[in-house]
Amino acid sequence: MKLLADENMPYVHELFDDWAQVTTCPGRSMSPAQVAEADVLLVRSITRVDEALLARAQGLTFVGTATIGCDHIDTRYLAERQIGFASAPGCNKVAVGDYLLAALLKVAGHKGWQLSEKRLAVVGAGNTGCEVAARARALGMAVQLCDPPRAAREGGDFVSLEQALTADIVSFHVPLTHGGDYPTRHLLDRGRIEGLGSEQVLVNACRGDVWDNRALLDRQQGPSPLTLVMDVWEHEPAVLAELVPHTLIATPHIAGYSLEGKARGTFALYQALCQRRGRAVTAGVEHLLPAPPIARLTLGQAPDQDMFNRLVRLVYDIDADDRRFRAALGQPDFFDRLRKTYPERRELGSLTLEYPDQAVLTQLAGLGFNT
Ligand SMILES: NC(=O)C1=CN([C@@H]2O[C@H](COP(=O)(O)OP(=O)(O)OC[C@H]3O[C@@H](n4cnc5c(N)ncnc54)[C@H](O)[C@@H]3O)[C@@H](O)[C@H]2O)C=CC1
Ligand SMILES: O=C(O)C(=O)[C@H](O)COP(=O)(O)O
Repeated sequence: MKLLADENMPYVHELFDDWAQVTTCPGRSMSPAQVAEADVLLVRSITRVDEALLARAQGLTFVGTATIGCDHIDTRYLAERQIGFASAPGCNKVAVGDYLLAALLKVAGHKGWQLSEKRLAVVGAGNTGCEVAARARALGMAVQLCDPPRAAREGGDFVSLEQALTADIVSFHVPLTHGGDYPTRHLLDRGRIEGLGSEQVLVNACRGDVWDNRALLDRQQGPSPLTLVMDVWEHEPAVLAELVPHTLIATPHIAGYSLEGKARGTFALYQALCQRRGRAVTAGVEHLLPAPPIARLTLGQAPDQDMFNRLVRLVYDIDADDRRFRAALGQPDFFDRLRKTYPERRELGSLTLEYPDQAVLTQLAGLGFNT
């Protein structure tokens, strides 16, 4: 079995070398010629998988993406060709939760807010959105969920997008879709951007095209700019550079980039391919993860918001990601280079916290730490 994989897919050799001939290459420039001989193709979000890429790959039987989002895959074309397909739902939702928690604490410091007095609206209440909602509730925030598809299916306690857009902080966690009943491209369009209040905070850690970046720049250049946290950008990797100075946090699509999250992504594809080939799942990835740099800490006092911030930064320093982004902005290939050379990042759950009070431990567990 000839397996071609994106070079930024950890543990692909460990999981596949004993039953496949594994080759890796850069995902952005993957070509029809490279794919032509493959039986199995494993990609990340930067490879557009469609007829143009696969037409010559006549032996191809399976495509996997080690990501949650699937907007880069022409699934209809795969189905027509009867090529098997798998993605990795939820693989990096914990990392997105860590990113949002770090971002919320940064916003709080910047604005002098006590988050327990603020309201967060989550637009898109799936795997990542619900993870984010859980972290915010653990901070004592009031949380509202906006998810029209779920509301239509389940009823229940969902708010409309217009209601969500009145929250102190609005965080977007929808898939990128262009059609259907609930399209998300430019869900935050010029009209909605103009309707927001200047005290509001917007977070995008899903897909760049969900916000109209040009309209956002116009708003930021006007008299009442918003506070922006942007991990994803319209037209990646070609970021609208003028927008960056108008953001509080700017990062290169790395919200989901924990080592654990990437490992889960590769493992999900291994499981899917095993199932398809009738092969037993014999390998794992947990034991391949290195020991975390700080594994255990005992707290000397019950933590407040400031202490949460310090604890989160011990594991994940969002400011460092932001600094690297601003320093590299404008250099050739800066966006892909930052992603390719992204430092090893562990999840908050890699740190065990000790404290002699169960209520405090429950809150810390809600924030994502191990207790
Ligand atoms: N920045 C990053 O590194 C990462 C980005 N992502 C992106 O985040 C997206 C969401 O991920 P998950 O939460 O795991 O997906 P999911 O499929 O579990 O949840 C998405 C939710 O959005 C809802 N939704 C769809 N259209 C909507 C609309 N018009 N308005 C409001 N809600 C709508 C769906 O009903 C669903 O509940 C992915 O599709 C991917 O594009 C995911 C992981 C990492
Ligand atoms: O899972 C997703 O969806 C994501 O957005 C990934 O975190 C993106 O990572 P790459 O596939 O672009 O490396």
